[in-house]
Amino acid sequence: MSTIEAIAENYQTFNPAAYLQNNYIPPLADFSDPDSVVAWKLKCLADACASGEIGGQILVDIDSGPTVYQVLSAFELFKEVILTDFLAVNREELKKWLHDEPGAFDWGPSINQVCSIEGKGEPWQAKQKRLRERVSRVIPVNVHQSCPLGTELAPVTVDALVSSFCLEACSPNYPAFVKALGNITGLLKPGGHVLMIGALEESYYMAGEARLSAVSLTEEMTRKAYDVGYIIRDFRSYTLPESMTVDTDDAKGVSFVWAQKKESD
Ligand SMILES: Nc1ncnc2c1ncn2[C@@H]1O[C@@H](CSCCNC[C@@H]2Cc3ccc([N+](=O)[O-])cc3CN2)[C@@H](O)[C@H]1O
Repeated sequence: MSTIEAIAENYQTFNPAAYLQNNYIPPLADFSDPDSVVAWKLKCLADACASGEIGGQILVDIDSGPTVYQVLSAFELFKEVILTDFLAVNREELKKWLHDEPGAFDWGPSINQVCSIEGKGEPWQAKQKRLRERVSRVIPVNVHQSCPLGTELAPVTVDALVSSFCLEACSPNYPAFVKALGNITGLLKPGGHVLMIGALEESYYMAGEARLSAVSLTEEMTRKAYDVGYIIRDFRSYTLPESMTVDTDDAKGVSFVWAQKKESD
């Protein structure tokens, strides 16, 4: 079995509920703490989206996992939002939230935080309703395929991609990480934008019984992956303070990249 196949096999025990509890409730998502890492991620995304340079017809979130926080600013700028994940359990978790079904994760605190950052004074429930209406599809994705979405969108290319904690969490090594970035880049129009959040120096993380390996990336390795085909518009990094370290992963920090696909090489 190839390493990519072995990773896919290991993901069969991924537990979305455990993953959400590990990463999207306090302390990591404690918005009363100005050092909260989730607040930092939301601010990075909101700042890029406030530039006025990102927008268009279709936004694809590459490997949403069971989370929607990553599109809370970007979705406003597109007519259609497509969420994706490799695992059916995560796609089902997303649909549960989209349909406001019992047991769905409460993204209210994160949505409220984004409303505060964006400063438009609207109730978070209004933004939540708009996001639920803007998502057109929740579909499978495999970043190790040359066409990560299969024929779902082909030959249409999209205006922007968001991706959060995906590529490093499912690539066996750095070359595979770079190749996966190349695969998703094929979905993007020239001049299109990528907003990507990644773990820094993480070698594993837990999601219930599942212990998943990650390719450990430094800031330099993360930047270098965009050398071919992109202009980096913004790069930020966050070092996890003691108060934010958890026993469900060994990440040392988080990176944020806003990159724009070159019009032509
Ligand atoms: N072949 C594949 N193609 C696409 N996606 C695939 C594939 N295989 C698995 N997947 C997909 O990959 C998975 C990604 S889940 C995200 C894992 N991220 C690790 C975790 C997250 C986290 C969160 C918050 C903070 N923080 O400090 O605030 C730190 C960290 C660091 N650790 C899962 O969605 C699976 O479905």
